Amino acid sequence: MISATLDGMTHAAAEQHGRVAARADRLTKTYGAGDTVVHALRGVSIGFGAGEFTAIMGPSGSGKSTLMHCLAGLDTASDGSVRIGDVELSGLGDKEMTKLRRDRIGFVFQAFNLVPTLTAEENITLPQGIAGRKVDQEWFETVVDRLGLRDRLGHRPSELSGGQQQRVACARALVGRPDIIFGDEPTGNLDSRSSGEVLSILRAATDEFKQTVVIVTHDPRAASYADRVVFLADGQLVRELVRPSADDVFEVMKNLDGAGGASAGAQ
Ligand SMILES: Nc1ncnc2c1ncn2[C@@H]1O[C@H](COP(=O)(O)OP(=O)(O)OP(=O)(O)O)[C@@H](O)[C@H]1O
Repeated sequence: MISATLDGMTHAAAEQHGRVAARADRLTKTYGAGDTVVHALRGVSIGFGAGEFTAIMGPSGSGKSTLMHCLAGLDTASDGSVRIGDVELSGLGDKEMTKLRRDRIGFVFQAFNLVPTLTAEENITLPQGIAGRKVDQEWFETVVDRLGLRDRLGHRPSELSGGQQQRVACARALVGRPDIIFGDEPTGNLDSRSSGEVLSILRAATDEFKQTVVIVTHDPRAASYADRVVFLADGQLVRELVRPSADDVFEVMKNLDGAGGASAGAQ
């Protein structure tokens, strides 16, 4: 385990890659107002180095999903800023934001979000079709083989196991070659074998395909695949571990659980 600054990417990643794929500065997110106000994020500053795999952890309600959604342009900040590469998100209109998400960001969600009437292959290539882009066939073949989906391409989601559906969702995220892949509990619905497969693929996305991966997870074993694990509590970054074991992660989580989630009420 190596320690690192809370504010930036790991020193190793910075040296290796030297580029920041995404960055939040003094990011604040407040929901509601008055008696029902919730401070979901309270001034979070963090950078994600290009080619780095980061896991975001923390107790329920600590702000993990909110942070990921703001980083991915799926939610807007109340204050502070978010950049994807060198693009500041708050300066973008709806169309530009849609284009940026489409061109540079991939998503893998717990609920898979596959279209039930389409085959695995059609699901994988759907975003490219919507964007009016030609699928890079060679890259498609590489991704399909790497994910072990070759003999499942003609199946619909209902004909696939949960792990296979999640691999299809990963293929869909990889095939457009986004700079950065966000996963919101990407292994939340999977057994340990399928989880391992999906995490290995996300690991390969950074190691082999030089993409940046950021996941939210509750699972210390899943987090141990990451280069870096950052911990949120009460809307703030409180700890960071570099290349930790699952046991290291578990110890930190044990201490944070019970620390509470985002605080409700005026402050
Ligand atoms: N749309 C919303 N309106 C009001 N409050 C919200 C909204 N979305 C999230 N919150 C609140 O913001 C806080 C942070 O929520 P968030 O979903 O980011 O936490 P989390 O760490 O991802 O939790 P979990 O691990 O349970 O998924 C919580 O108190 C939540 O109730």
